Amino acid sequence: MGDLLGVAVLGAGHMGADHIRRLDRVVSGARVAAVADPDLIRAREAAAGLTGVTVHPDPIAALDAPGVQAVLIASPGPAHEEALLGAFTRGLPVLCEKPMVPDSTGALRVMEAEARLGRRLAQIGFMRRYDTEYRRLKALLDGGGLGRPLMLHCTHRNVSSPAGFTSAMLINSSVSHEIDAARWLLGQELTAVTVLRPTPSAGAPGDLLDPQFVLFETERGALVDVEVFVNCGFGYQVRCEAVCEAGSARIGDEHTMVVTAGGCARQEVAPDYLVRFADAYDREVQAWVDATRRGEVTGPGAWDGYAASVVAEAGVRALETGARVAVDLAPRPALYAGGGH
Ligand SMILES: NC(=O)C1=CN([C@@H]2O[C@H](COP(=O)(O)OP(=O)(O)OC[C@H]3O[C@@H](n4cnc5c(N)ncnc54)[C@H](O)[C@@H]3O)[C@@H](O)[C@H]2O)C=CC1
Ligand SMILES: O=C1[C@@H](O)[C@H](O)[C@@H](O)[C@H](O)[C@H]1O
Repeated sequence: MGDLLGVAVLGAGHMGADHIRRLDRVVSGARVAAVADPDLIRAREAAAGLTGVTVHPDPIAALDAPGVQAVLIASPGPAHEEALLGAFTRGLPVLCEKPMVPDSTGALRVMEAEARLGRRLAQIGFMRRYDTEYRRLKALLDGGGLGRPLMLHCTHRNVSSPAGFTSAMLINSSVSHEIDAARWLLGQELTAVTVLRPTPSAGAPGDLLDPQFVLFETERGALVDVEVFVNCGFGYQVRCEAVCEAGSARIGDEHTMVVTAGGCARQEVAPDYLVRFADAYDREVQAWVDATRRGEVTGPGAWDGYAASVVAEAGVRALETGARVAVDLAPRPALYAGGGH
């Protein structure tokens, strides 16, 4: 046990429980040392069967628990800032689920706190960067064979949204993945956003504005459109097509099995992100554990988390006002210089 990276997992809901299972059974080099959730029953259930783990209702107490050397934050977005700052104060490396911090002012505080430390401790859970299809698309675009990317057409559909999901969350929770993926794939910052919406689907609960059509502009003149539809009812679908000067490439149609029977072919569609991105989460957490053990951060960091929050906040304002909203990023601190997007 002594050689394994001891991880405190904060939040034992859908993602936290899945990451606990992953740390325990899938990735190598780490173990769960502490679990925190104000819902102690949930925390105990998630930690059941693990040895050498302590369970806490208070997330900050978990950071000080015996054997904790790193933190995985899987609590709701509004709880992330306190947990990130608590980890930084203790010098603990962190993998924080997206969004890093939902509001841009809090995200700036977190990025500036890390910049003041002078060393990177945080990785943000933008797992699409670890998905095989996204990585192939990134390599193709970086290779330049298709020429300059002109547009990305993205689709992000969920079967249904969880209770409490708001119209703003279509952008700052769901589309936050496309925001990061677009910045990473294109190697450019997003500079403006416009949001249009059709008459909401009859399947949208309450007054949820679902679906939405989000259009981003980038610093070198590319366009990124995202159809986000979180109560589509028929499957989890994430697609991205890059249209370049000399060709196009699309991902998101694979990851499936085609069953032919009775004179017709049926293609399976993943039910949710835990299935569609299972491999990506595994690779993400393994890469984080490996880098943490080497004393490095190699994945998307606090600058990426901050940029995503600023762009998402502009998107929420665009949704609320119907206007095109410019993205206003603070200067990039030297700690993140040359770190790409
Ligand atoms: N990367 C991805 O694809 C996904 C990421 N997420 C992100 O993961 C995080 C958690 O989402 P879910 O697991 O879906 O939510 P959830 O609602 O299933 O679980 C959240 C858990 O955190 C607990 N909690 C509340 N306040 C807390 C605090 N201060 N400290 C510790 N625990 C606290 C709750 O009691 C609950 O058990 C969010 O940031 C969400 O955006 C969620 C789904 C997919
Ligand atoms: O991060 C995620 C959720 O929080 C979000 O609500 C879903 O729309 C995304 O598909 C999922 O990946």
